[in-house]
Amino acid sequence: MMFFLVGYMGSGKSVIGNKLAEILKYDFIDLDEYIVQKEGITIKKIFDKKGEIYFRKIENLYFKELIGSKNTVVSLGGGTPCYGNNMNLILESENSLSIYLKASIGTLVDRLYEEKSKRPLIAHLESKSQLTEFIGKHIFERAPFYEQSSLIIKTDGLMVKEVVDKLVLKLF
Ligand SMILES: Nc1ncnc2c1ncn2[C@@H]1O[C@H](COP(=O)(O)OP(=O)(O)O)[C@@H](O)[C@H]1O
Ligand SMILES: O=C(O)C1=C[C@@H](OP(=O)(O)O)[C@@H](O)[C@H](O)C1
Ligand SMILES: [Mg+2]
Repeated sequence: MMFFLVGYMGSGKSVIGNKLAEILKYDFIDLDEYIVQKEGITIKKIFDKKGEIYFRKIENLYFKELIGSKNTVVSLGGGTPCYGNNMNLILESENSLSIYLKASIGTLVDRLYEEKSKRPLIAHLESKSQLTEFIGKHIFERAPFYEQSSLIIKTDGLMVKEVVDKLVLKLF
């Protein structure tokens, strides 16, 4: 079985995916970390040196390498389901479940403000109000992809452990 964690930057895909894998005794792969390992360069540097289109191309290639793995939790990047045919590949892949970690714009801004420098798409935004405006527009474009997921978990007001518990309860 494979679980794909989907959602906007800051929704908790990386941290929740890791914990879910631990509980299930599954392998854990964070697609961004996988890309960094394979390319030997940070995500920020890939964007800076090669641009977003190049990133989307390799993101799609590495994502396809992971499909079909056994007993694995994969935390995707926030943009992964929104480019190419990635979301369809998840939905069509056998023995797989997509999980959308949903959070309000306010929650995402609070979680991302301190760590936006790691994320090239938002690193340049200076104030919380700029971040709020950007995320509002961006989520409007992306939500139709995220919403196709098999399971939707609302994470507002929940601590990491509470999100994991809620997810495990929904799964079993
Ligand atoms: N439910 C939560 N409550 C509080 N902080 C959270 C929660 N989920 C994630 N975080 C924090 O938000 C930040 C972004 O989480 P991360 O897992 O990297 O998100 P993503 O991979 O979706 O971008 C991290 O600092 C993480 O610890
Ligand atoms: O939303 C996006 O397009 C991106 C999200 C990031 O992953 P996280 O969602 O784990 O931050 C990373 O893949 C890259 O910076 C682009
Ligand atoms: Mg992540």
